[in-house]
Amino acid sequence: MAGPAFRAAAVRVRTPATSANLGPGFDALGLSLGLYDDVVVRVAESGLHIDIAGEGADSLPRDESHLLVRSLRTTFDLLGGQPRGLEVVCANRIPHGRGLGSSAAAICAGIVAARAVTIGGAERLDERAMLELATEIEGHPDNVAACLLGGFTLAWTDGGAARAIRMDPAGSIVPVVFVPGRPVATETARGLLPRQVPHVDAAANAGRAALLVEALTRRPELLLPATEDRLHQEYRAPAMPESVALVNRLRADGVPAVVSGAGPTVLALVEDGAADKVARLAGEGWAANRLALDAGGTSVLPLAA
Ligand SMILES: Nc1ncnc2c1ncn2[C@@H]1O[C@H](COP(=O)(O)OP(=O)(O)O)[C@@H](O)[C@H]1O
Ligand SMILES: N[C@@H](CCOP(=O)(O)O)C(=O)O
Repeated sequence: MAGPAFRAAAVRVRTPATSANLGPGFDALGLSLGLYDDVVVRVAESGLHIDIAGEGADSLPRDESHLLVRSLRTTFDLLGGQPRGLEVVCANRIPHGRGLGSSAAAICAGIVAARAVTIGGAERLDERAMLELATEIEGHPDNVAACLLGGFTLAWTDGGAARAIRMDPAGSIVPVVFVPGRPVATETARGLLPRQVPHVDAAANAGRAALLVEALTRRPELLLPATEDRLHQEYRAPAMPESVALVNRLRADGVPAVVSGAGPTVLALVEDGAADKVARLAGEGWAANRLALDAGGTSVLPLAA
């Protein structure tokens, strides 16, 4: 049987950073942020050419082991076959190993780009299938759900298959991130988690995660209690003591702060107007970056945009 046909034109994909967990929603909740990687993918006559600017330009591989290329390859296989050659041009802005979903962004960009350059790709791989595939590659569904769908997402796994719903966060919420210079690999941070947790802690997180859905969408005044976590942040403190100390310090001052994803970035969810105050409270040594909320998730854009 003949393989799929491919578009001759290049495809440009924009993919957002994401913050997973948001305190109590371990491996479930995700928020899409207005900080983006861009990739242009073009089917070529032969070979694989990768060009990288920005984050990872000095360290990422330029071969088949590149995460975005692995994601492209897996998706092409699923769509019926590989193109003869590929050109991939990456403009990376999401920092790596900081808990802002750079790996999810690379994976989602690869899936969406492969689907877009394959003629008939969109009919053969729907949104649900993309989420399942992205989760399979990433290992957990929270970042990839927010990265694909944008907004505020709640992901779960049903009989082994990832599912997610998307909600709109309240427009008054401003994400402020404090990004440490040193990375911590998600794999390392996951390795610090215990296999079992006290029932009382699991019960506390269930209540707070439910409250967080209401707080983040409609009642931001509840964000402080709604972002309390007992299941992962303190266990990860040995790998990121300064970040967990900052979270605890900001929370003691009434700021809803959490470890972003697997860390070490700290995320504060403040109401418009309080962003400057949070930057001051964090104090010396911490640079505050105010981000926008992202609504659109991973998107195919016109080439010139
Ligand atoms: N744009 C990218 N292109 C290729 N690989 C990437 C890209 N972004 C992230 N990665 C890979 O993912 C790793 C970071 O993943 P991870 O430890 O899960 O941290 P993060 O919290 O940033 O997702 C990087 O070290 C790199 O191997
Ligand atoms: N739920 C995951 C989230 C990892 O997010 P990342 O941005 O650090 O990759 C976890 O907490 O391990």
